[in-house]
Amino acid sequence: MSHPRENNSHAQSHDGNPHNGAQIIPFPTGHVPATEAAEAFRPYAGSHALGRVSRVERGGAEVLTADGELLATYGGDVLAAAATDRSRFPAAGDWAAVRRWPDGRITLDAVLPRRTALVRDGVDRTSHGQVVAANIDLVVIVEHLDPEPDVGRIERLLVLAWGSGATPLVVLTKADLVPDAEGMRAEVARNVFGVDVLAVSVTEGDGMDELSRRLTPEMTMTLVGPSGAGKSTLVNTLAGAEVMPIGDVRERDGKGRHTTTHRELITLPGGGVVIDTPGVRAVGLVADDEAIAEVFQDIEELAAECRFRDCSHMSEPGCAVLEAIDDGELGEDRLLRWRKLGREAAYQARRADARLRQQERNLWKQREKALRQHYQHKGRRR
Ligand SMILES: Nc1nc2c(ncn2[C@@H]2O[C@H](COP(=O)(O)OP(=O)(O)OP(=O)(O)O)[C@@H](O)[C@H]2O)c(=O)[nH]1
Ligand SMILES: [Zn+2]
Repeated sequence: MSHPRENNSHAQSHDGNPHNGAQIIPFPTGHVPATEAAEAFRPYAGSHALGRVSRVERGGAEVLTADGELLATYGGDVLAAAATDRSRFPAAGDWAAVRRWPDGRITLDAVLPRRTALVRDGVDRTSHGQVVAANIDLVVIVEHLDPEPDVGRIERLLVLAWGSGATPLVVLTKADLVPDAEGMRAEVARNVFGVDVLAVSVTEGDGMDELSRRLTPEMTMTLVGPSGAGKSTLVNTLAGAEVMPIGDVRERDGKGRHTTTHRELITLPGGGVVIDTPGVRAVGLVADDEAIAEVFQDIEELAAECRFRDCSHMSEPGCAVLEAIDDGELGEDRLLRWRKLGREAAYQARRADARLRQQERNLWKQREKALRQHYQHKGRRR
């Protein structure tokens, strides 16, 4: 394959090639590549189309382009990069360079730089997490008010969201099922810093305007939260159509009503894009110290006041965290949840480290073996 850089010149971008730089603008509303991705695409502009990955499969991906949706297989460079680093594998929401070959084949040859990435928990042999959604601006954390919201779960999803680089928003659903939705919202908001918390009822429409106001036409969002929280219901309401099968209905799948695979990249009528994939739904926590600090700002601030810099906030004298608990300023349960997340982060980091070291050892063994074979071979020749 000729390298895209070779057949790209300024002269060529005016020769009527359908995929030249000027043609990348008329893209479905809501899909806007970040400057960095647009820049990175430039060398490919003469030979490739700019596209956005709408669904990934084992051997290829569906890619939304200005010419419609294309089914592309992965090019050699993409496969090679993914073999050593799973995070380089295309994900829903990725911007990519796709090429249509004269024989009709379509290849996805480059994943363009990501602005944000939602990473699935658990590291693989290459010690990299799997990206389940890319280039998202907003992570909507969906939690129900009935049954009672689980603050610990919201905190975990906040860590996940901050870790992705996107902005989180907490949406508490089923406000119509509880007597004091506002009181419950305020209680949740007390544990959430720097993030808006909304209470909505999708069935009654309460709070939906407030939610809509926070969504802009350029925004790509994704929804995370427990099963039954109302994620599909929210997406359908925002889309103004049943693009996602809803709880009860889905159970009738056997009858063939909703068996067809749903869309994973949904363009909202007013602009804006929702990414909703099985991968996102299954996403677990990737504990990340920085993201944890973001979510537990109250504890971080107190910890800065402790007498000892390396205070573990367990029993040390002059511990501002323990003092705040005694004063009733900080809930003990919140401190316990913070500790647990910190332990998970440390565990994940150690595990990733161990994998990395093993990988290095294997590499050295391979090199030594190759070297030995080389000299044995030379010895025989002499
Ligand atoms: N009363 C009430 N019911 C709601 C509301 N939002 C969703 N529901 C109901 O809650 C149930 C679950 O909603 P879904 O949208 O399927 O939940 P989900 O989060 O997509 O669930 P999974 O697909 O399992 O992850 C459905 O029966 C909805 O009709 C709401 O605001 N009020
Ligand atoms: Zn302390």
